[in-house]
Amino acid sequence: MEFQVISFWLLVVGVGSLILYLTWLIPNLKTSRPPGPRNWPIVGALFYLSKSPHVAFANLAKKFGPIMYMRLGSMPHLIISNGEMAMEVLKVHDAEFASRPIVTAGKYLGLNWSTITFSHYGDHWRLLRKIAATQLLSGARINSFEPLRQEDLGCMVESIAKHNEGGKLVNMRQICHELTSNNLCRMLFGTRCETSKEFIGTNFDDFFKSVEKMIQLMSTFNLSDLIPLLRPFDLQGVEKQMKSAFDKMEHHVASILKEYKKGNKMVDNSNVKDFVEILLSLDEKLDDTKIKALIVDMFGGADTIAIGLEWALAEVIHHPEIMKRAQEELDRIVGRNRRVQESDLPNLPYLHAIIQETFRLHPPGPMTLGHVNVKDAQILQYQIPANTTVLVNVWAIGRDPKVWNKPLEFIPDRFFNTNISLTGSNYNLLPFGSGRRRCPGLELGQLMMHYSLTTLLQAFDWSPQVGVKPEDLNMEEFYRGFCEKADPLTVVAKPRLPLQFYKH
Ligand code: HEM
Repeated sequence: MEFQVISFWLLVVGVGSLILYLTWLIPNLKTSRPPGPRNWPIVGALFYLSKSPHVAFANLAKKFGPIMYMRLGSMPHLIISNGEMAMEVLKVHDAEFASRPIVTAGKYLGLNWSTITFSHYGDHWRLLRKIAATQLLSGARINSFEPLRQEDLGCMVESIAKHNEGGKLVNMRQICHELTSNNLCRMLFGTRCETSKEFIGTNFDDFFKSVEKMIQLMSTFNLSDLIPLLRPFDLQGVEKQMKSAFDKMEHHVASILKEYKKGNKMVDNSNVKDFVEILLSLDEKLDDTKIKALIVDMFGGADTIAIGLEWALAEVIHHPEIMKRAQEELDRIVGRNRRVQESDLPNLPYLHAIIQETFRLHPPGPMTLGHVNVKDAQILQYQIPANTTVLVNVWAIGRDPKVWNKPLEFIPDRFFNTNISLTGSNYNLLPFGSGRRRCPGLELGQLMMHYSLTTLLQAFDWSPQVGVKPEDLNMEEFYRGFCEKADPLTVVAKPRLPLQFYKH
């Protein structure tokens, strides 16, 4: 009898323990962290990163899968490497992950976290995004700048033709940067960078260099942001460089605003209203901080477009058969007796496919900017603690062999006559991101790339410098915040239109 009682209680304790264990285990299994590499004390998984973090993350994802959790320094990170998981973060959990991490760049390039790019998800961000979308980057506004784009492209064609007359190679990296900087400068301040000095005594070259430097620094993995204990030491000197670039940039923006307020608009022949005029004339009065923040946000796009354009042209030169087909399309639709115009672009689908394929293989920003959740979140079965920085590896997603046939080859035909778009609705192609934090300059960026490449291919036959075969053109990339072509595209351009098209 006594034995039976003891057995009964042993059974109760045993079953009870099992139930307790299972009730603890199952939720913990269900809500565990995503897989990832080993996190070492203090440095976390920093050891696994290389000079090209997007490549290192893509390699780690082969082992740990498309959603990885790791600490970089002491900061929790979630790395997303396929379209399905990108949809989870950027669509299903978009609002939860719509904030930005607090990083040193936010203080400087983000003007104390007041630009759209760096501000936290909230009313300030909403207001600036709304102004950008409705006042600065709306379809109607972008169209109003068409004559300026046409003129700038005319100047570019003339300058390339002059190189050719002198038998010189053309440095297309420099030309692309000049084109996009001048163009954005005109939209913002109504004048090309190089002609503006005499109007306001500000040196735009210097201004652009400081913005470019800031953007480059912004994408550096800054140890002080990842291991806050190191912040006072600024071991890489990132903060020092940011501060110096910020001081220059702030000085220029402040002097431009001062002149505008005195009524000294930077005179241009056009009567198109520029961004600063628009911002100063809004019913909803904006303080100087907001105006400066929007100016900086709008400038940020110049670099990305120039990098994308250089890649697109490099790929076309690397594949002469693609150049031939694009030029045949142009000759058929536009002919050689007039210059291509923006209204022609919808009738040039092969050229559009080249742009899409360029963005798939060479997204200028290989990863989205960091997204952060302010509260704990759950993605599928995984528990993600508050303040985790999410990076979506756009570069790896565009090369996913499960989605893209021959992913490393440049094949515009995969987009020809399809309705795949770059707007962020297809999670396997995200060069502009997706969801609330998607790039607001998407339409302008695409348009400038499409129009510029089309103009370049209509006006010139392109080839590598003498002695280099097209197939031997160096197509390696180099990461410096953006994914650039490793060496500047230096090439030969031979005019293919009647002479009058090269005089602007
Ligand atoms: C080829 C051209 C461009 C590419 C590839 C590009 C790409 C991107 C990407 C990947 C993001 C981050 C999205 C995210 O964090 O999820 C972004 C954000 C942003 N882009 Fe662009 N961009 C381009 C052109 C432009 C232009 C022309 C402008 C402005 C005139 C611009 C303004 C911005 C701003 C303000 C943000 C921050 C959005 C926010 O945080 O809410 N971009 N861009």
